Amino acid sequence: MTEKLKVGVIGATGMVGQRFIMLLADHPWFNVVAVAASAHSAGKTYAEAVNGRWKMEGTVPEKIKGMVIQDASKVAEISAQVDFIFSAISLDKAATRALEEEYAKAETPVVSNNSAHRWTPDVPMVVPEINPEHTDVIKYQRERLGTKHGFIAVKPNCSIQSYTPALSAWRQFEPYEVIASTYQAISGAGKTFKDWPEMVGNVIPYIAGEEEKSEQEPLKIWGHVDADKKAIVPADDTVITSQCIRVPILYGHTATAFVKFHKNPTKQQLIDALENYSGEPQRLGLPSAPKQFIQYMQADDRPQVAKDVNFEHGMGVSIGRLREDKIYDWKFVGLSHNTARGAAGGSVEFAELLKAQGYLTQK
Ligand SMILES: NC(=O)C1=CN([C@@H]2O[C@H](COP(=O)(O)OP(=O)(O)OC[C@H]3O[C@@H](n4cnc5c(N)ncnc54)[C@H](OP(=O)(O)O)[C@@H]3O)[C@@H](O)[C@H]2O)C=CC1
Ligand SMILES: N[C@@H](CC(=O)OP(=O)(O)O)C(=O)O
Repeated sequence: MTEKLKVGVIGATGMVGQRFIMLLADHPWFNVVAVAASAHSAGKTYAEAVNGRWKMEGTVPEKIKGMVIQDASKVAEISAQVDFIFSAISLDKAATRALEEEYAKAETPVVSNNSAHRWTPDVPMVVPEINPEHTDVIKYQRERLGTKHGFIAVKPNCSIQSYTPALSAWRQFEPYEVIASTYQAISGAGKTFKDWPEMVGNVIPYIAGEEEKSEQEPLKIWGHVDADKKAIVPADDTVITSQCIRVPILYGHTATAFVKFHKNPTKQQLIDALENYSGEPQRLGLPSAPKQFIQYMQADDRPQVAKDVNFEHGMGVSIGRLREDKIYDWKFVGLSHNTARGAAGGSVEFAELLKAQGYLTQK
């Protein structure tokens, strides 16, 4: 058996960082050898640093408890210990972009959960089932950064994962106009009900920056690598408008969507396209890949957050209530797990794809 890749998690103490720690505790390909956070946490053991703010079901994995948190800004020191890093830091965008680029330039590949580099044209933003070929752009990014191994790769925003997989399965029917409204869990803001009591019995009709991401990120995912521009060129054949709402749910982003198609699919064609949609992760048998990426639920009252959010360990997407609309062609409801598929789980599956494609190797 080949040796596991040595991985560091920066931002390891936050909500997404904790999810990384849980997902990587027994990972067959990756071994956590470094955990890092702000200077404030540096020097504490992981158990001390998350004491009183551990948000996962289950306890801190034994092998991580005693690891000493490092200062994420010590790029050379951390780079010397790892083959690549997962980034779950929460800094302002310019600082995040700079820090992630510093790691890449130190020849440490970065698989990031952060939005800072999503619109850097030569950074692939990937849902492994949908656009695995976008990693082709990494060669251009390495050229720009002057690196041999180092690069940055990102996963998209969590809320788009409740409707973008369905629209991707239906690209053959040429969707061109979409309304997508999202109903987003509080863990998306890194919170629980304990630290955000105002959300109990409440709905907040604003999530900063979210609507722009919901409307634009799917277009980059449906784009293509342009060899002349050395960049990913977003698709321009679909327009999406959205409203994003915070709702009193802990895990699970729901979306309602309305779609117009150039072609005229039947309901059965749409359902078949969802159920048969499968990609590179399934073909390659990646460890985190769901067997079934998208399930279609026939019952009128599904998908429900309480019953369906953990479909395929939170890596599958549930779609239901597909019906004809009198203004648009079709409408449906989608559900995905915002910290599994939508955050750390999506990043881990993407790293598995990058390893299978030969982009992540031992240093
Ligand atoms: N929560 C979610 O579902 C999703 C989150 N994201 C994104 O993932 C990232 C992390 O989110 P989340 O886990 O919720 O955030 P948290 O606020 O829970 O955690 C932030 C992490 O960043 C670290 N950090 C803060 N300041 C610095 C610094 N100056 N230098 C180094 N590390 C620092 C914190 O360390 P310390 O403990 O020392 O302060 C902590 O580990 C964000 O970019 C977020 O937008 C993306 C998709 C979904
Ligand atoms: N904004 C999302 C979570 C998030 O952090 O998204 P992004 O990865 O685009 O920063 C939410 O609050 O539910």
